[in-house]
Amino acid sequence: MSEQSTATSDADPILRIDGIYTNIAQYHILQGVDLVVPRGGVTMLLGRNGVGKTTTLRSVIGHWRPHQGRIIFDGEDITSMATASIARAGLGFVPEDMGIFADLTVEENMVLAAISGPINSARLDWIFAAFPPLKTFWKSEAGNLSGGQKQMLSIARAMIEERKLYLIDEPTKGLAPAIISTMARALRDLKRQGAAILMVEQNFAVAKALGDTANVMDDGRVIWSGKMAKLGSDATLQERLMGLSMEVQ
Ligand SMILES: Nc1ncnc2c1ncn2[C@@H]1O[C@H](COP(=O)(O)OP(=O)(O)OP(=O)(O)O)[C@@H](O)[C@H]1O
Repeated sequence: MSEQSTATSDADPILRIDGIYTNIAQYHILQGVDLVVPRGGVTMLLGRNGVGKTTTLRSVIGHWRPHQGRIIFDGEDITSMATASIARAGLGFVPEDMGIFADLTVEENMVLAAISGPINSARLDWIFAAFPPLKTFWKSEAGNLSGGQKQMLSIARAMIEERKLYLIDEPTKGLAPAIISTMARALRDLKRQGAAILMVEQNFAVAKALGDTANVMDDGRVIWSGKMAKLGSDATLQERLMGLSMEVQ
């Protein structure tokens, strides 16, 4: 049952997902996902493992095709658009598997990510300030970076050009607390610049610290939308919506 609050109602959202159904092989993974991402701020996509969060992001970016429903990005219907065109329309994506090129240097990874032209040096300076190891290892092969440094590169690739919306899938997964703090600082910085972010996050402390609005999925659909602060402060609601797998802190 849906418990829509007014927190996510937005007359002109950057992203609106209307009732999408996505199958993977014979499996009905998304079963009517409705989701609104306001312009600016961090929208969290939460829920137990396997409920369809990654599939939702991958449906938006065109990796999976919904067979029903619509995805409207910045006023344009992108439901059937090619992934490259969606990216050019202003959507950055940080996949769960990071999507970096291990055989290429950090520099080459960044150059390839800048799809509209040469890298903007002021933006690169900002990225180096947020993620200093990327400057240190600029000429090194990405495959030789540590797990945390690879995640920094993955996020930096999405941030290298200004996007209207960033989709970020579990950026803190498997990272040490110090690296998680670095990630959180960089994402907070991005948010302060006015970016809109839709983020899947299993670390509830990070979700609480960064999220403005929250959407909780279960069984292929969004079952609750509202203020992250409300969800973060209501342990009974967390338990009911997400059980114990969120490692509620
Ligand atoms: N390529 C695939 N082939 C078959 N089934 C898949 C594939 N990708 C995802 N699934 C299934 O779809 C369901 C939803 O997966 P999805 O990754 O979207 O969930 P999630 O909410 O992001 O969970 P997690 O936190 O574990 O990544 C799961 O049951 C998963 O096993």
